[in-house]
Parts: sequence; structure tokens; C-alpha cells
Amino acid sequence: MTPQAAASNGTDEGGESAEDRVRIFDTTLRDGEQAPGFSMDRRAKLCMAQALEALGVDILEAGFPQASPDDFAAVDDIARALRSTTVCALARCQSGDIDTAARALQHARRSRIHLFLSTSPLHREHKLGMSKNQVLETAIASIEHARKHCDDVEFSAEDALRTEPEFLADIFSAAIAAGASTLNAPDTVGYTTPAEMVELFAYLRSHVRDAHKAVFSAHCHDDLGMAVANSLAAVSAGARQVECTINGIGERAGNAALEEIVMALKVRAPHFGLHTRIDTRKLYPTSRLLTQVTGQALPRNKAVVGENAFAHESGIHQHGMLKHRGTYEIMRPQDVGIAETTLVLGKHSGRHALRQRLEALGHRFDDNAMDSLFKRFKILADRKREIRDEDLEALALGQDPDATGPWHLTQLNTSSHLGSSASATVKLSHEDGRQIGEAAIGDGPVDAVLRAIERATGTDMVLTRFQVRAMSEGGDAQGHAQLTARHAQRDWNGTSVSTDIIEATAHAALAIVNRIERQLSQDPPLAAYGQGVPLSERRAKGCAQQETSA
Ligand SMILES: CC(=O)SCCNC(=O)CCNC(=O)[C@H](O)C(C)(C)COP(=O)(O)OP(=O)(O)OC[C@H]1O[C@@H](n2cnc3c(N)ncnc32)[C@H](O)[C@@H]1OP(=O)(O)O
Ligand SMILES: CC(C)C(=O)C(=O)O
Repeated sequence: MTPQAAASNGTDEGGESAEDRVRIFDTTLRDGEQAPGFSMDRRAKLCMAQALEALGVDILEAGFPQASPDDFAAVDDIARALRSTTVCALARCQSGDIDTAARALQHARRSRIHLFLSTSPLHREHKLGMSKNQVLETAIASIEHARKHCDDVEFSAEDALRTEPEFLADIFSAAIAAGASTLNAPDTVGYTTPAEMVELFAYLRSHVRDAHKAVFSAHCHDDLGMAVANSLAAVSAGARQVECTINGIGERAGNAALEEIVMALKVRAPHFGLHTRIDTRKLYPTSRLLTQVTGQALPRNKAVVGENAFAHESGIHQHGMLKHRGTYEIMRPQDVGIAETTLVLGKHSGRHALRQRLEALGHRFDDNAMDSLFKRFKILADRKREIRDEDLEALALGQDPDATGPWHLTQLNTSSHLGSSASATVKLSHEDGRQIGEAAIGDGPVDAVLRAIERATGTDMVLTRFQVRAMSEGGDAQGHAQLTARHAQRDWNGTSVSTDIIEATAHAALAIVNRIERQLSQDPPLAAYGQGVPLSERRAKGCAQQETSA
């Protein structure tokens, strides 16, 4: 059954009401590919075409065969490969284009020739140099010619939204009489508003002769960011085909995004009362495939399929999501083929989300420990754009109570110069109120920091093991420093984590000093070993020490 017949008897091929079904005409491989940076080779096009068929598009515009031998071959490949989707080829209103399109489509199980001709005064006068009458006659002759090759012919009035509505109605009436079964009104330059779209489609449906014999279609560009809104406006005024592309790729600012139209119709089904045949769970994989074959990444905030479409970072939203996902999500990620919502931990996150993720990783903290961990989490999150699970593991690890106090690092500066020794300055505060600053030089910044800490705390240590490893990926990964030092004939361990490995090392060294000092306060016999270098002696050694009282 041709779409024309289907449209006229009110049913479609699946037995559903044709009145309620919006046909999805995908033009990713034609209008989408026309955009700079989105060229695809034959293999990529075939792969995309198969994915689009699996997605459930009704009509797939495979290319413009007259454009180049490769475009012809790509349409031919796709025509041979697809099983149920109508394969469409674009052609100008010229017999050469039409014959080439027909040849490229000859092996298709279902095919459509898509003819276009500009109808607006601007295009008629300046681009084509044709009168209204010449445009009308050229369109009729071309549709009749195309019908000799193919039952299914679509006619597009290029720049329809800047065309006189009366002329548009005349040319569409003539197109139906000549055998076109789909009439497309493209907003070629993305100039229209939704209200104008509604007005035009309502006008066409009541002024085009035998309008019921054709399916009306919208093809919207996104120059003013209204392509999807305009497409939806068109369907609300009776259009039953929308032309769109995956990820909204296309000329200039792009075409209407298929995934956005389809999900708007699904999520707002009670509002529109319409449906499509798209398997929405394949939207995300298809979108990803397109980014892979074109090498063009999506913005994170792209609607429906962007990385942030189902990701929440802010604490208030995460808290709401943990209570009820409907608070901040209007569709389920699984419905578009995304595995799960992600609660991304970052500087805007709160305790609820942090606790939930830590628990999922097997770490439980009481409220006090959680408060302290949360403070460290915020400090880390200010430095890192995103906190990954590895970072959380590292944070949880750094939560070792042995590592806290009585000494705290309040300031750390290091400098190193190629070919000469490095220097470090530390400022430490002690829980007894002392604030001590020290500087030292060493063989590299790590050595200089350790010496400065030794001097400031008066604790001599012999480093026996020093290991730093990255806890996560990327330039802002956290470094996990593990130190073992010999003091008073015992080995003492300290670990710490920071995005700055020198800082991680300083904290790990201080954790050792703290353990030693706490141990000494409980274990008098060891105290004899723990006096370190007396202050006077340290001054005599020429250390740059500043001591201030609290
Ligand atoms: C709105 C759209 O997206 S329309 C589709 C746009 N896509 C493309 O243009 C991509 C593929 N195009 C091409 O590869 C080339 O433009 C070709 C092979 C089709 C034509 O190349 P050329 O013959 O060198 O013509 P060129 O592109 O320079 O100019 C377009 C010609 O088509 C004519 N033309 C434009 N639209 C139509 C139409 N719908 N029907 C008939 N003729 C048309 C123009 O008047 C011009 O004719 P002229 O050569 O007699 O002056
Ligand atoms: C060929 C037509 C449908 C087109 O791409 C446009 O007008 O934007």
C-alpha cells in the first residue's frame, strides 16, 4: 500500500491509525552529511543506515545520487541492504537527477524519490531566475517524470516558510494532482516561529486541493534554535511526517534533532496524542554511532543523548533524586538506551549523594567521620572538576583516624630548578597552639619537604620507603603517597592523597610524625628517642625557622 493510499484510508501498514502516527523521515545521511565536518564514507553510511533501520525510522534519505559517484554508490549500497525501511534519494527538478536517483534506488525493497524546487520569491528571482508559473510547471513535469520510476514521490517546496501561502497551496495542489504523495514544507533557513508553523499547516490543510491524499511534512532548520519546536508545532497542526537527523546535524546550525522530536512525542503523549515507530531504547546507541563515524562529539548538555542528559551534580537535585527520581527527571534513561542516571560527585554535591556513593563502594561512616570526610571532599572537589569512584576510595582511605593531629599542615611552598637543589617551606600548627614555619633544601622537592617537616616538628626520620601512585585517570588525578620511615628503631607508616603529589607526600610525612608523637605521649620509654633535635640545636644548624605563638 502506498503512503498515499494509507493516508487516504486512515490506516498505516501496522494497522494503527495513520492519523495518529508521525512518520520519521531521517535525513542524517543527506542533509546531515551536507554540513561541514560531517562527511561520511560509504562504509560509515551503510553502517548508520542499518542502525537507523533498527531504530525504526520510516523513511531514510540515503543521499543525493547526482551529487557524486560516491553518493550514488552509497545510496545504491543502502538500497540493497535495507529490508523494511523506505530508502529515499534526493533529486532536483531535472530529469537527469531524477533518472540517476531512480537508478540508485533500483534495488530497494521500498523506495521514494524526493524532489525539491524553491518556491519563495527570493529564491525564484535570485537563485532560479524563474517565474511562479515556471516553478509550477517544472515541479509538475518533474513529479510526473519521477512517478514513471517510482510510486512514492515526495515534493519539497524549498524555502516554503518564506513563500506566499496562496502560491504554496497552489503548487501543493498541483503536486498532488501530478502524483506526489508527500508534501514537504521546509523551513530551509530556520526563520519561522512555532505559531507561524501552526498557522501555515492549518492553512495548507484547508486550502490544498485533495489534501487528504497526501501526507504533510515539516523539515526544519535550527538557525534560531527552533527546529524541534517548529517540527512539533507542525505535527500539532496536522503534519504527519517530520524530517530530522540524529543529533540534529545538518546544514549550518543543523536540522531538527530526531531524538528530541521522538522523545517529546513520547514523554508528552497525552499532550500530542501521537506516536512514532521508533524504538527509543536505540536512540542513545545510534547517537553514539554517529559521533564515532563522524568524529564529532556532542555537547555534554545535548538534550536526550548528551552526557549530562541524565547526570546530576548539585546536592539539592541529588537529594531529590535519591528520594524520587521524578523530582528532576522527566524520562527514564533506559527509555533512550542509557544504562542509568548518574549522580556525579563534584563541588556542588551534598552529603546525601556522597554517603550513598561511599556506601555503594562499601564504605560506611558515622556522622562525625562523615562530616570530616565531607569537608575534605569539598576541598578536593574545588580542585577537581569531577570526583570519580577512585577519588572516593582515596578519600575514604585518607580518612584513617591515625593520620589526624596533633600537627596540621597550614602552608606549603616548594620550588625546584633544573640542575640545582630544591627548597621547601612549611608552616605547621600544633594542637597545643604552636605555629611553626621551617624551610629546607633537599635533593628534589620531596626531600626538601621531608627535611622541613623534620625540622619543624623536631622529629628525625629516615625514609625507608616512598611510593606515589595515581588513584584515578587524567591530569587532575589524585596521587596516593605511601611513606615508611625509621624512627626509634621502628618503622612508621603514613599515607595521604591529594591532586598534588608533593602535598600528598607532606601529609603522609606528617601522618608519620603524628603517629610517633601520639605513641610517645602514651609510651614514656620511647619518648627518649622522640625528642628530635632541640630547638636551640636546630637554630645552630642554620635552619630558617620562624616560631610564632598562637
Ligand atoms: C536546501 C537543500 O539542502 S538542497 C540540497 C543541497 N545539497 C547539495 O547541493 C549537495 C549536492 N550538490 C552538488 O553536488 C552539486 O551542487 C550538484 C552536482 C547537484 C550540481 O552541481 P552543478 O551542476 O555544478 O551546479 P551548482 O551546484 O553550481 O548550481 C546549482 C544548479 O542547480 C540549479 N538548481 C538548484 N536547485 C534546483 C532544483 N531544485 N531544481 C532544478 N535545478 C535546481 C541551480 O539553478 C543551478 O543551475 P545552473 O547550473 O543552471 O545555474
Ligand atoms: C531539500 C529540502 C527539503 C531541504 O533540505 C531544505 O529545504 O532544507
